[in-house]
Amino acid sequence: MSGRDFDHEGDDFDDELDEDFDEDLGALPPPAAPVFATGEVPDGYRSGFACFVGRPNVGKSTLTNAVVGQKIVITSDKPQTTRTVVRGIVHREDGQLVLVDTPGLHRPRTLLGERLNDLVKTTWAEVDVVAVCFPADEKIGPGDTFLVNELAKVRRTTKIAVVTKTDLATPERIAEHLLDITALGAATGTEWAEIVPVSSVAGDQIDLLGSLLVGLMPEGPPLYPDGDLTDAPEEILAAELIREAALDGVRDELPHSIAVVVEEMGLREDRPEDKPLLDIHANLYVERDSQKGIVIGKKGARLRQVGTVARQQIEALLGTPVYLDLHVKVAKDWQRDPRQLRKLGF
Ligand SMILES: Nc1nc2c(ncn2[C@@H]2O[C@H](COP(=O)(O)OP(=O)(O)OP(=O)(O)O)[C@@H](O)[C@H]2O)c(=O)[nH]1
Repeated sequence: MSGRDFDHEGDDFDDELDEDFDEDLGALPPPAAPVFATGEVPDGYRSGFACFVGRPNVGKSTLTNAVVGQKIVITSDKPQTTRTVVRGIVHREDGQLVLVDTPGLHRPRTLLGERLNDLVKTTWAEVDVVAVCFPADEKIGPGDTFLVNELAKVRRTTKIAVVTKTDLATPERIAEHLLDITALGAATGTEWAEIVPVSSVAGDQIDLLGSLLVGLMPEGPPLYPDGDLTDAPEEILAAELIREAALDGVRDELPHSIAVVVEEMGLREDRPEDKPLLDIHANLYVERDSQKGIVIGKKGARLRQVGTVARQQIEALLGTPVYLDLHVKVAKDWQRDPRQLRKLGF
């Protein structure tokens, strides 16, 4: 099978994977060496961290991609798909903006849910700006109020409101939405430093948002070398792209049950320099045998499709031909088991 196969064996998740994953997902990365030598940083240069938050599906990942200008965070039309903190880095003449992508805050039902919420709050307290996204095609609801109330408790962080998906709403509706957001701010004791309407799909006001965010950062030298778009390890990016491909078109209850771990990734030896090949061995974990069948599909057709799509996406991102070896495994009830959560990177 060209570059992709699947496990027929139905082997359960076992104790093979004993290495500890980093549990401290909420911590921000240590600053890398500045790109400017001392004294060369332009006057007034600003740098810092921001994150987009909001209910599931409001367009946070798409907005991160748009502001960074390259696809680095997964997007999906299914809610609650963003799990890993992946950072996009915006380089501008006047400053550098590091975008931290967090999972959505939600009422926790499982241990995974609680961990995700803790991760979200840790991130809010550590960044310079939190940008709350409110999609223009939906009214403010209880979920928004819950989130903004929680955010209001994180006092020191600057808050801005972003109206997303303005291409889906009339100017009248957007105006009404802006008033509702102002009222929500007043009701929760939140002072919006800015309220910015944008459309990631139409590219409207994306540049303005980038420059407003940079303007809200503290003065300081760049935190990352010029040209870096993200500091997420390539393994995490590859795993996210595989997860995104696997989620495309599956039943609504599946998204919560899929995790992807890249076990091994490296350039194949003995290849001519002008014809590199990147080998990626990844496991896709589901919670039950029945889900395994769904992911694999009839005679493996669905998994092959997932492999093809994911491989093309990874090749586009990393610029290297990829051999993707993808296996599906069952990790029984992994969302409720602390040990398995750790193994899967949560
Ligand atoms: N029309 C339109 N659709 C958008 C825009 N931004 C995002 N979308 C769509 O909205 C859906 C959700 O976008 P995401 O970026 O995955 O949303 P998210 O908030 O990161 O979602 P979670 O990861 O579930 O929290 C996708 O189908 C996007 O294509 C926009 O500006 N206009």
